[in-house]
Parts: sequence; structure tokens; C-alpha cells
Amino acid sequence: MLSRVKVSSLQFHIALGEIKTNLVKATAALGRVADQGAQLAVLPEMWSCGYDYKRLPELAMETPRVLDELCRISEESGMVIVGSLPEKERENVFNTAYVIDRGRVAGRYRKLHLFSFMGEDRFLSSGKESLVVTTRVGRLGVAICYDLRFPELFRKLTLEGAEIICLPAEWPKPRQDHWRTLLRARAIENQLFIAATNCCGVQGKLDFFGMSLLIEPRGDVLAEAGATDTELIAEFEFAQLQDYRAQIPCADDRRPEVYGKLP
Ligand SMILES: O=C(O)CCC(=O)C(=O)O
Repeated sequence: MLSRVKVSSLQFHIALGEIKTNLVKATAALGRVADQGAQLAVLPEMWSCGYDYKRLPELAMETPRVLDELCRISEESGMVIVGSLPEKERENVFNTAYVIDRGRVAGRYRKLHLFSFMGEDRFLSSGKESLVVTTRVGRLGVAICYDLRFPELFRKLTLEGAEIICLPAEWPKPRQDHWRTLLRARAIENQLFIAATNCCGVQGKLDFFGMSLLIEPRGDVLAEAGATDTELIAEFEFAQLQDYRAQIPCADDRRPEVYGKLP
């Protein structure tokens, strides 16, 4: 097991429906962070095409090709890569975060909580399972964007041994405060690392503020992006997680007999 991991968050503007443009951008950014020694790279939510709702079934047909490219990069660079893409299965389209490790898909998480406020539930199907997966950079839990508002999911991932939670997002203005506060809260209450990647810039009618964050288990922000294309890098030291959990043993002090058992 590694004692520390170099983690990167690849924030960029997603061109709506333009898979080729976004793939070129992501590939270049992955190359740059690999050159800086990144071992885990987190891309935004639906980064290949954005929320081009009506064209999602057609755009999702390209996802296997995008995944092949990510697998190649993972194989050549040694990086673990996480990010969400539209996934088509029969008549359903899911918002699916893929974990790519050692040149193959090591785990797949279909977004559980669809953002009904913006009609995501009318165009996408929701997943039925959470995901914690062991990779070469440790045990990763995955959540996507709106999932951040559901602490139960994060607690479940924690109890299942997640050390780092990767959170691809497309979180628009004006809720910057919720984004930053909830990310720090999820890290603090579960005493783990969070690598959250938002997109930035205008996409259709929405304006994204960026503010991708790399956070350690005390809730301290190790790196934070502004509102433009940015590659964040920080080191996650697993001893910090162990020390903090030993110091304030929240997991041991839980009272599940009162408020219910998870998972
Ligand atoms: O919860 C929010 O405010 C934003 C969520 C969102 O944009 C999404 O899940 O796509």
C-alpha cells in the first residue's frame, strides 16, 4: 500500500456535445499531470459532451471509444483515472463514473441521485448501487455532483473502507457556497480525502464556477481552482487519515442502534 498519492483534478470548460474537442482537451491535460507525477486524475461529470440532454443517447454511443482512449492513457502513464460519461444500455442512458486502473475499467458507478431540479431524471436513468473499489492508489469511493447533498451515501462509502472519494461534477452558479461547504463537511465528518472536479465556463444556459477542490480528512483545502481551466495537484498522505481517525475516533463512537445501521 502506498503511503502517499499525488492526486490531480482536471477542471475545464466542456464544449456542449463536442466529444472530439473535449477528448483532445482532456487528453492534453492528462498528459500534463502525468508529466508532473500524478497518480490519480479526476475529470469532471459528463466531461465528453456536457448535458446535451436530447442528444445523450447518440452521444453515449461514443463512450466505448472514449473509454478505450482513457484505458490507453492509464496503461501508458500508470495513472488511475476517474470521470463520468453517458453510458447507454438498451433504452436507458446512465450518468456513469468510470474508474480506470492499469489500462482497464476497474469499477463503474451510475449516479444514484438525479438532479430533478434541472430535469436530469427526465433524460437519464439512475443507478442502484454505490461503489468502493481497490486500486493501485488505494480504496476509492465514487459520488457524482448532486450526490454530495446525500450524506448517507458518503457514510456508506466510508464504512466500506473508502480512503479517497472522487467526485466528478457539473455544479453551476449560484450555489458555490453549498459546493464548498458540503465538500468540506463530507471530508470532515467521514475523516477522508476528497478529490472534487467541477467544470467551468458557460455551457448552454448554465454558468459553471469551477472551484475544484482537493481536501484532506480534517477538511483543510490542499488545492483549489478558480473559474478557468486548471490542473490542480496535491499529495494525499494516508498517515493523516489514520492519525486523525485515531485522535478523534468518530467511526467507533457512532450509535447505530439509535439512528439505524449502515450499510
Ligand atoms: O446540487 C446542486 O446544486 C447541483 C447539482 C447538479 O448540478 C448536478 O447534479 O448535475
